[in-house]
Formats: sequence, structure tokens, C-alpha cells
Amino acid sequence: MMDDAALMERLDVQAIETPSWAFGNTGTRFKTFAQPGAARTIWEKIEDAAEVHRMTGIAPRIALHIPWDRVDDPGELARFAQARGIGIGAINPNLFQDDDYRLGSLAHPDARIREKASAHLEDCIAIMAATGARDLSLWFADGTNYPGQDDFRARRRRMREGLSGCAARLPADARILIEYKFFEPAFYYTDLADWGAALAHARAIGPKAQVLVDLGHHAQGANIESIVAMLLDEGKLGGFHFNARRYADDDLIVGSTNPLELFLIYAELVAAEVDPQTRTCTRGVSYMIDQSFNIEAKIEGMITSILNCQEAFAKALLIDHAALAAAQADGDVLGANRIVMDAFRTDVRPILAAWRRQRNLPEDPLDAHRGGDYLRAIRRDRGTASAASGYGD
Ligand SMILES: C[C@@H]1O[C@H](O)[C@H](O)[C@H](O)[C@H]1O
Ligand SMILES: [Mn+2]
Ligand SMILES: [Mn+2]
Ligand SMILES: [Mn+2]
Repeated sequence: MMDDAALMERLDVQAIETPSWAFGNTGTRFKTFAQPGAARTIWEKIEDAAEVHRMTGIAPRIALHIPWDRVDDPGELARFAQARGIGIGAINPNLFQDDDYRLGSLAHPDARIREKASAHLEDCIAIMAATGARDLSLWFADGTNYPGQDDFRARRRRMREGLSGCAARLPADARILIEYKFFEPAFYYTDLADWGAALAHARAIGPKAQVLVDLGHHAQGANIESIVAMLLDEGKLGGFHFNARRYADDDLIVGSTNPLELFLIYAELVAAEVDPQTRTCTRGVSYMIDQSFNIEAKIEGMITSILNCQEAFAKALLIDHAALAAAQADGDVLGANRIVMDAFRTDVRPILAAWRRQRNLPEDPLDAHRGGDYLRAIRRDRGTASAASGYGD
């Protein structure tokens, strides 16, 4: 069993990336509610991400979405972020909002459109090189809506060619993260629909390609923690897009509808770390939030998300792996289950408050933010941006 000191040390290594696109006004196809003080530009989004890091201590990077975030001078942007105590994280290309991508991007039947898509990926790789980012986080809306619309195997080969070409152009220590999603916006077939489709490409491409698990991208009933364990065992788990859902890709606050699932995912990560066969595979995993705060205050929502991940990680660190292995070897079904659930049921809030105190962080980050000067200042200075100013600059 891990003692408090060891647990606190492990908590020090936790780092979660915040998404620039969640700090602006965002909504559903029905409505985007404009919120007072919501960020309007990438500069304000970086300042908000820095506030989240100041309050929690474990959100040291912001992920960018191109071209939603206008990046004229990536070096200047990286310096601006650094001056506020954070770095630039994953770069997310956008190959789903251009008229040319109606029938897909890398999987499009027309080679000219595929070349256009590859050119955008190349632009994003240049931004990676200039900002020191190491993850090119790839999600594609590519798919079809009707049987016969296109050939599954032909599309798969086009996607493979595009992904391989992209990986070949990456900076030395960089990698692509292949994100899968079982539907939307395509409603018959999606080119990267599940972990199997993503893993097959990642394996074929090699060490510079890994799989990204977005918690909102699975069919109902999918056991996500088992997918995480399998990808870790394959050495192909590149990262996460954390969020929560009840129905589809709802992008709600992680841990809000699925605290047990989130805990069990962290339990697999911690278990893989104590297992000599998979210990190294956990080192490169990127933890990112991918959410949209449609009705709740953005920075508060982000702080709550980060704290939910910290709590799940702390509980997972409490699992007694020796006792669990013994119970599993004995076939002690409920004995083993109870060891895991005891950790889940443990209240870790006191030790997390102590961890923050010792690191001069606010014991209650959400309260500190709500009562703080930063929130007062942005509400005063920014006013309420038009709802349209959500995703992009
Ligand atoms: C905005 C876009 O939404 C997709 O569903 C997917 O989660 C991607 O990661 C994200 O960039
Ligand atoms: Mn995502
Ligand atoms: Mn999504
Ligand atoms: Mn999303």
C-alpha cells in the first residue's frame, strides 16, 4: 500500500493539457450562449489556461486547434505562453470545416483534395517545430453516409497513405496521435471508427504513430478501461481526450457522469506502471481535455475537470496491487473487486488539500478562482463577446 509521501510524489508528475477551443463561447447546433468574460482570441485563451495552471498546478500546457487559433507567429505565441508559466501542447489540425472536405480529407476520392489536406498537415507540422510541440493530434471527420457511396478498402488505403506521409514529415521527437470516433459527422461509415482501425494504422506506420482515446467516441456499453489496457500492452497508447458523456460525444466535464470509469482508466495506467512489461509504455501518454462548456463558466469548468482527473489518479494510486494480484490468482472474484472499489471509495480530498498546501497552491482552487482578481479583471475588461466568436479567432 502506498504511503502519503509516496502518493504526493506521484501526484507531482501529473500534467493535463487544456484545449484552447473550450475557453471561447461554444455551443450546440441549437444555440451558443455568450458568456461574460469568455476568451475571444488565442492570447486570452492562453491567459485563461495560465489561470487554470496557477490554481491547480497540474495544467502546464495548452493545446491549439488550427485554424480556429490564428497563429501568425508561432514563436511569439510560445514565448507569450511561457511568460505566463505554460507551454504549447498538442497541435490539432482541422480537416472538417472546408467545403472541399465534403467527401473526406485524406480518404477523399479526389487526389487533389487529399493533397490539400496533406498541405494543411504540413502547415501544422511547421507550427509544431516553431512551438516545440511534440504531438500532432489527428481527428478526421472522414466517412460516408450511404451504402455504396465509396469503397471501404480504397478509403482505408488512402488514409494509410496520408497518415504515413504525414508521419514521415514530423520533427525528430514528434509523433502523430490517431483519434478514432464511431460516428458523427458521418452517419453510415467512419474511416477511423474504433481502436482497431486506429491501431492497424499506427502499427503499420511505426513508432511515430500512436492511438488517442477520446472518452466520448465509443459505442454505448464499450469498456474503455479494457481498451486502454490493451493499447498500453501494445505500446500504442499515445494519449487521451478526457470528457464525459451519457449519450454521444457530449463533451461534458470529465468525471461528471463517469467517475468510476475515469478511476478505472487511471487504475489501468497505474497498474501498467507497476508491471515491468508495460512500465515504459505509460511514460509517453499525453493527458488532454476535449470538452465544450456550453452553459457553465469556462474556467470554472476547466478547473473542475482537472481536479476530477487528479482525484481519480489519487484514488487509483491507493490500489493495493500485491493484494489484488493475490486475490486474482486465487480466483477470489469479490475479494479482488473489493480491493479496487475500496480505493475508489476512499476520500482523497484531505490528502489533495495537503498536497496543494505544501506546494503553495490554493487548497480549494475553484473557490480561489471564483473569489480571485483574475476573474474580476476579465469580466471587467472583456465584456461579453458575440456567441459567434466561439471556436475561432
Ligand atoms: C472538435 C473536434 O471534435 C471531435 O469530435 C474530436 O473530439 C476532436 O478531437 C476535436 O478536435
Ligand atoms: Mn477529441
Ligand atoms: Mn469529440
Ligand atoms: Mn469535442
